[in-house]
Amino acid sequence: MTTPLAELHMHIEGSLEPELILELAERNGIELPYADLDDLRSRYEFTDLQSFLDLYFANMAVLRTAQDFADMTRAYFARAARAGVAHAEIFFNPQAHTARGVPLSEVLDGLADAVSASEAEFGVTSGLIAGILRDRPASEADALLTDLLAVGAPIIGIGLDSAEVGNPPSKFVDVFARARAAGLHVVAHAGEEGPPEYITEALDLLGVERIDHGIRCLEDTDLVQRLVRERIPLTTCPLSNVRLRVVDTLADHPLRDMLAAGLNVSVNSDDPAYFGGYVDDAFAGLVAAVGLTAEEREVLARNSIQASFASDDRKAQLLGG
Ligand SMILES: Nc1ncnc2[nH]cnc12
Ligand SMILES: [Zn+2]
Repeated sequence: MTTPLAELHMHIEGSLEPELILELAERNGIELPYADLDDLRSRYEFTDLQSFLDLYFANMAVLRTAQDFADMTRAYFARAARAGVAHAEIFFNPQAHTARGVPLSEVLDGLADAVSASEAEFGVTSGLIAGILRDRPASEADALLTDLLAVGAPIIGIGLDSAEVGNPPSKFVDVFARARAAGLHVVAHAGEEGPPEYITEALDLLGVERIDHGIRCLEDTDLVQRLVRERIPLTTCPLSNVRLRVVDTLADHPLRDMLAAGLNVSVNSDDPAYFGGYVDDAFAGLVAAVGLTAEEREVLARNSIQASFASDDRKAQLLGG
């Protein structure tokens, strides 16, 4: 019996497939700077995180109404369910939408509509995590959290993402403290392109419960020992690491070494529409490239469920206990 997966690290705007981008552009009467689908697809070559973020934010222009957000999210759930995902914790970037004039209520209503029905429609339990854009001022993050709390946003936590280098976790101490005090879960991207010190800062200054990516922890043996000792979950994204050139190829990805070192890793898709696939594609790639075994897949699946913010009952159900 294979254990189902929890997907803990995916950005819903990164699940916007090229076909849906064009469909939503048509529906909303938006002119895109692409001649056709092939032209759009030809842009999916990235040299680093920023080159991806430029396209990721540009394509969000097609998201205008609650219906757009709901359609995008339902498409993800349908595909994730086929990938073996039974629980999903989904990042979204409120600032990327409000900055374009899309009301926060449209974003939240659309996402909440899909999330509230995900178990009944797709058998996938789910929750939303508001991702703070770390390259924007801390004051903007503070204002966002105030707004989210004021409207009783249907979120389970906050995260920290976007351009990492030069935007350390220390910039966001206050907003994370307020989120924790409000009973929200807290996670942060750290050690993707940024140095191992950012992982330590995220743990010590922000009090995060999981580290998103965290792959650069391998450059610091003391940090690896700490992460193992404290069983800190690292939500790794192998296909993303290859496409954003954090590692050269999937065969070079240190996932198996991380597992062997006793790190609490899981496999996630990050931005599946941009990085060549969903979580089942990532596992298939790892089997082909590094010979990931069925036993290792099982450990990764169990890690993902244990590291999730699902209820204890749901975790027990998914773990087959
Ligand atoms: N891989 C990634 N790193 C940082 N921010 C992101 N936003 C979407 N994908 C991201
Ligand atoms: Zn991410």
